[in-house]
Amino acid sequence: MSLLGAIRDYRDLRAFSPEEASALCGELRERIIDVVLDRGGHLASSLGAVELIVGLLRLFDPAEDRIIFDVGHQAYAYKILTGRDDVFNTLRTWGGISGFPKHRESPFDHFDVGHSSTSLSAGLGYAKARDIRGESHEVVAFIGDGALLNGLALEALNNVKSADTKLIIILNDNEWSINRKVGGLAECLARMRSHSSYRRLKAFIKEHCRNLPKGEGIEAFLGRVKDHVKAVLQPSNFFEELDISYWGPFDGHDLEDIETVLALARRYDRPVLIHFLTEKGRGYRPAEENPTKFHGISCRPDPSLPKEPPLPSWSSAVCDVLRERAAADPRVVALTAAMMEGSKLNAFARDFPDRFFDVGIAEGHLLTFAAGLAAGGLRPVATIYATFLQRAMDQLVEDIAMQGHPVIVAVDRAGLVGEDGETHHGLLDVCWGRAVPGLAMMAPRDVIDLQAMFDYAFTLAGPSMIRYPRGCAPLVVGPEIRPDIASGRAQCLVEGEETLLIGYGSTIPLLLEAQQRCLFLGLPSPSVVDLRFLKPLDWTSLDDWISTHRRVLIVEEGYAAGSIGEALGAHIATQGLSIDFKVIAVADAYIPQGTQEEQWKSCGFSVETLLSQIRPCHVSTAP
Ligand SMILES: Cc1ncc(C[n+]2csc(CCOP(=O)(O)OP(=O)(O)O)c2C)c(N)n1
Ligand SMILES: CC(=O)[C@@H](O)[C@H](O)COP(=O)(O)O
Ligand SMILES: [Mg+2]
Repeated sequence: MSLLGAIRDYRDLRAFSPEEASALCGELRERIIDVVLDRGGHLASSLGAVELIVGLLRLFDPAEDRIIFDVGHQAYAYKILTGRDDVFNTLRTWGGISGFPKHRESPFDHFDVGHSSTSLSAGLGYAKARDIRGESHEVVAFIGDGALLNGLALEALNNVKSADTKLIIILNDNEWSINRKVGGLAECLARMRSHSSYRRLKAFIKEHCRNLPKGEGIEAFLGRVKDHVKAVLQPSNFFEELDISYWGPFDGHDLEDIETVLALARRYDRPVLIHFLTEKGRGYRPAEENPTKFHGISCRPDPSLPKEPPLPSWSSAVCDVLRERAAADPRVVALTAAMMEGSKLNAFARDFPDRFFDVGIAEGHLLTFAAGLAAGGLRPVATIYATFLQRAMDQLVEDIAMQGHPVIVAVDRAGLVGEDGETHHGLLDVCWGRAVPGLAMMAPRDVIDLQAMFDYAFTLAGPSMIRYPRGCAPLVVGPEIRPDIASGRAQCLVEGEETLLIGYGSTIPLLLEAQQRCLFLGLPSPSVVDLRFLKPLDWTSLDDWISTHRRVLIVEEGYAAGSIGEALGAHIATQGLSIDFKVIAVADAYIPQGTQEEQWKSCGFSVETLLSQIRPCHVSTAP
C-alpha cells in the first residue's frame, strides 16, 4: 500500500521516518500531477510547496494551531493530507472541492483565500485573538514571495511590532509571481537568498537546534540567537528592522531543515519570518522549465468534442487593439498588476517595453499610478481582472474619476469565471462602476465593438471602463452595421414584438439564441437590444423600445443588486408604465467553482429560463 493510502489522519505523519516522509512527498506530487493535468488547477505553485506542507503538518496540529495560506493556490498537498484525498479528483468542479482553502469545506482551512496577500493580516488577527482569549496555539501564515510584495502584506508587516504578539511567517520564495516578480523589494529578497550573513545565521540556528535541550535552556538559546542575529546582520535586514526575527534562507525541499527550524519556531516567543527557498513546479519537468505556463492550467480538453479553430481570447483581442493604438500614438501606455500572462499583454510588452508597466500585485497602486501617468499627459490603459478591481475601488473613485483623469480601465474576466469559483468572479464592477460620477462604462459584444469602444475611450477627456469576460471573443455578433459609438447609442439587433430582451456584452449571444429559438417554436420573435453603454445609459432609445413592448427582460452577468436592471425597473416604475419587467442577473449569493456553463445555468442564463419568461406573455395573448 502506498504511504498516502495508509494515512487515515494527518497526525499519522508524525510517526513517519524522515525517509518515509520524503517518499510521501513524491507520492503527493504524483497525486497532484495526475489530478491537475486532468482537472486543471494551480500546478506549479502546489508542487513547490509539498515539503513545506508536510513539514508543517508534522510539527503543527491544524486542529489546534491555525495555518493560513496566502492566495491558497499552493495548498493542494494540505487538502490531500487533511482529509480530502478521496475527493481530490473533484478539484475545482461543480459540487466538488474548491481549488482554494474554504472553511466550509474543512475545519482545517482556517481562512478562505483566493485574492493574495491576506495571510499576514488574518494571521495577526488570529494571533491577537488568541492572546486576548488566553489561548496558546500557534498561528502560522504561509506566504509566497510574490504575494509578500503587495501593500496589504506590507501593512501587516508594519503592524507586527505594535500588535505585540507571536506570529510565525513562512516565506515560500520560489522567485516567481505568475511571471517573474518585479520591483525593488523583489530584488531585496533576491539578495537575501544569497547573502552570506544569512547563510551563517542559518548554520548557527541549525547547529544549535540539533543540540537544543528540551524545555530548559530554550530562553538562553533564544537570547543567543538574538545576539547572533545582531552580530551577523550586515547590512540591516528589512524584516529585522520591523522587529520581526528573520531566519534563513533554508532549503524548502529539505524536510530535515524544514522540521528543525519549524521546531525552533514553535518554541520561539517572538514574531519570526522563516525564509524558505523553493522551486516552482518541483517534480514535474515541464512546470520546472516553464513555471508561468504551469502556474494555472486548464482541464484536459474533451477528445470527443470537435476541434474548432480557436477564436482569440478577449484579453488577446484587447492586446491587439492596444498595440495598434500604441503604434499610432506615443502617449498610449499599458499597465498590469502582476497579470501580464492572463491579460495576454506579452506582445505589448515586447513591442513597447518602455510603455509597459507590470507593477506587481498592487491593484491600488496600479490605478493611482495610471492616474498620475494620465495627469502627466499620457493615455494609460490599466488592465485588471474584475475581481481584483475590488481591491482598487477607492483609487478608481478618488484618484481617477473624481479628478477626471483620462484613464481607460480595461476590466478583464468580468462575469463568472469558472473553476476558480467564488473568489474570482467579476460580478461587482457594474454595480459599483455605475455609481461613480464621471465614469463612462461600456461592454462590447464582439471584437468590432471592442475596437470601436477603445477608439472612442481614447478620444474622451475623462475616465472610462470597458468590461469583457473570460474566454473567447466572437468576431461579429448580430448586425455588423451599428450606430457610431461616439453617439453613445444602444442598438436594436432584432426588431420583434411583445417581449423586449435587453443585455450587454456576454449576454447578447444568449439573447439572440433565445430569439432564434422563439422563431423555431413558432412564438412571436422578441426584440433584442444591446445596451453597449452601461453609463451613461441611452434612455431615449430605451424609452422608445420599452413603450412598444408588453414585457421587458434584462439579462446581465453581474449581481442583481445595483444592476442596470435595477435602474431600469425604477425608471419603469416612476413612469407608471404597466409592463411585465424582469431582471435575470446573479442572485444574492456566492457562486461556487464549476465550469462557466454550469455557473451560467445555475444563475438562469439559459435559453430555457428565457423561454419560460417569454412563453407566459405569448400564452396570455393567445385566443
Ligand atoms: C489581489 C490579487 N491579485 C492578483 C492575483 C493573481 N495571482 C494569483 S497567484 C499570483 C502570484 C503569487 O505569487 P507568489 O505569492 O510568489 O506565489 P507562487 O505562485 O509563486 O507560489 C497572482 C499574481 C490574486 N490572486 N490576488
Ligand atoms: C490564483 C489566481 O488568482 C490566478 O492564478 C487566477 O487563477 C488566474 O485566473 P485565469 O486562469 O483566469 O488567468
Ligand atoms: Mg512565488
